[in-house]
Amino acid sequence: MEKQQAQEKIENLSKLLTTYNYEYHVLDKPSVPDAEYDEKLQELLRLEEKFPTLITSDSPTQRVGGEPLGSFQKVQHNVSMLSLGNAFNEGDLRDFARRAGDGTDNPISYICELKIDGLAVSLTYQNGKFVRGATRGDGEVGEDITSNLRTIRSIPLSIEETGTIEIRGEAFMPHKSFLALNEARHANEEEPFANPRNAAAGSLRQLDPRIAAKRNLDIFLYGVGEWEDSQLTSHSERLVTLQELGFKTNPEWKKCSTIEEVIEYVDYWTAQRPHLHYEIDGIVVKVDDLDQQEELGFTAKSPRWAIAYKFPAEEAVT
Ligand SMILES: NC(=O)c1cnc(N)c2cc(Br)sc12
Repeated sequence: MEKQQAQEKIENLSKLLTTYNYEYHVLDKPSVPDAEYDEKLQELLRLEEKFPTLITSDSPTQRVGGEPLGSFQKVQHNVSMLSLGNAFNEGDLRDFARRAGDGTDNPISYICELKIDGLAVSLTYQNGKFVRGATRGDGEVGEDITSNLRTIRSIPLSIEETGTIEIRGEAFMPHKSFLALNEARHANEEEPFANPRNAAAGSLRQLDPRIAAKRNLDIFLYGVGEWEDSQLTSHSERLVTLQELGFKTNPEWKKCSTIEEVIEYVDYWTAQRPHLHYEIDGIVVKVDDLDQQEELGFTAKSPRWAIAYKFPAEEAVT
């Protein structure tokens, strides 16, 4: 096969497999059986082996890197990865809404989202390519875990967006992956992980990406750090745009016009929490309008325009 023909075939296979991967891992709606995905992936691997100069960084074959790292590089976050103030009851939520209302003349809409119990991470894309992934760290400096994050199939290796976009989300281990991992650790007489958050954090802190690749991690994206020339004016628009770009966003978010509606959402998900296939440890409530967020600003530690309602600690099962 000529190199030109191989290039075309590789591009077509790469595009097809990227679509299949998106349908399976982001939409949870595969359009082809696993066997067809595997067959096309083997075909791409054979072509890339014959024409290695045609391999691109966003090829579906490039998810699991080569050698383990010696250590993780430090990463400076250009926009701090914030931590949220906590609310523990309805009164705290009402106090939050009152303070926010005192800080702006316009009516406030809130966005409620499930607070995923995982590891906060930052993803950077330059001219559409996934170039760096980092942990939150202390909010200012995190660790470069790009090679481990590349193994999370729901993270796109390329997107249709020019310039630099840095977005935030929570990497997590679904219940099914957590149970399977602890069963395997038990069989190997290894210490089980105490909970999915520790398992996710432990997996992403592995220096060998081949280990992270086996942990069946997932991610929900929910925020923006840097986004050159973004014209978006609300958090809800950002969530919709992240989804349109091919990112996995949590579908349970809701726009609320009053704190009563926020409290209803909290009550609903307090009851529904056991039916989710991933851990949540609360509800995040944000002011939707970005100008109002800027007007409200920050306290020394956290934004005045967001709060994390924390579920009461679960009774230890005796
Ligand atoms: N949707 C969200 O904003 C969200 C979800 N899950 C989380 N663990 C966190 C943490 C911060 Br800080 S924000 C946030």
